[in-house]
Amino acid sequence: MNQASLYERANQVQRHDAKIILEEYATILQWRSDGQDSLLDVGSGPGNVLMDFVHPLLPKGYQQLVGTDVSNKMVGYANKCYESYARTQFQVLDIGCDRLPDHLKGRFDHVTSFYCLHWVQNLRAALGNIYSLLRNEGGDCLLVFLASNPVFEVYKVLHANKKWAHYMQDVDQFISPLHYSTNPVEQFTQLLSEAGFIHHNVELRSEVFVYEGVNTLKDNVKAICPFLERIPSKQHEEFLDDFVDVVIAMNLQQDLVQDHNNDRLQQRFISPYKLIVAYARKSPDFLRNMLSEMGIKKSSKGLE
Ligand SMILES: C[S@@+](CC[C@H](N)C(=O)[O-])C[C@H]1O[C@@H](n2cnc3c(N)ncnc32)[C@H](O)[C@@H]1O
Ligand SMILES: CC(C)=CCC/C(C)=C/CC/C(C)=C/C(=O)O
Repeated sequence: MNQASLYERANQVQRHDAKIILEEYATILQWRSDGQDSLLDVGSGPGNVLMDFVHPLLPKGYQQLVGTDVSNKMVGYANKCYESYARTQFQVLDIGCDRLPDHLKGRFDHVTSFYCLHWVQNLRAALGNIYSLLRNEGGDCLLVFLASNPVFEVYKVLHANKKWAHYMQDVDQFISPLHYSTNPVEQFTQLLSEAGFIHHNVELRSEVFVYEGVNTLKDNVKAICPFLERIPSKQHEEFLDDFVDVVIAMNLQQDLVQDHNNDRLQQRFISPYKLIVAYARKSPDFLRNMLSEMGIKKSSKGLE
């Protein structure tokens, strides 16, 4: 997904979830007593979730806010939109990379990420990198991403259709690594522990979003579907129609409802999905060494 402005216009679900979760976690995040926090966001896309919901939580004198994304286009767009913000910038970063750039290592008090990690197949590498981004004196992270979503099943069905198979050969790269997990909480908790996090709390939230009208659904698909940019544009509408047919075949269409804007009947689509909401803290080096020498896993504030 590269089309920043398209995504920015069709990310109601992502914005809704980030807003609610940040309201809950605003006081759990461990803000510095000197108000000089540094925060890095992973997979910021066009930057509006970061700037609308995370930026207002930072203390006025924050040290730096870094939005990152694997997409050059997203980073360019976000830098243009938010160039007037002091101590704020967007950079290209692949969170699943083998070698984290040295200038980012150990520099941040907080790492946040919304709706990105389901795009990253190598969660082990991503969590190792998130751990390394945090300061050695300690820091915390709030990671929100899709464990499962019907969109991934729709991709599988379209991939089996020979009309689209050619464009979707790598379909598995775009399915959340936890989509088929029998216990996503346990699996992600294990990955956090392996990355070095001692205190963590992982929740699986079951949510439902209702798309009012076929155009709303199609706009949301256009904003995130990685296959469309490979398909000739004259076939986009056909692909989207096939997408909607699969959704209907999966019984995700609700009864027709009255559209108050034009008095016509319109379709409604329901999307039941599961979100991982994970909060984890990196302990200061001295404490971690002490605890590991003692073979102790410490509990604090209800965290594991
Ligand atoms: C659905 S958007 C989320 C954007 C924003 N965080 C939000 O909540 O609206 C996912 C973003 O993750 C980015 N992304 C995908 N894989 C990534 C990776 N390996 N490293 C960093 N960003 C990645 C995509 O380019 C995209 O901009
Ligand atoms: C009813 C149905 C299948 C809806 C799917 C809607 C949709 C476009 C979900 C996208 C999920 C996703 C991968 C979001 C993202 O990364 O931002």
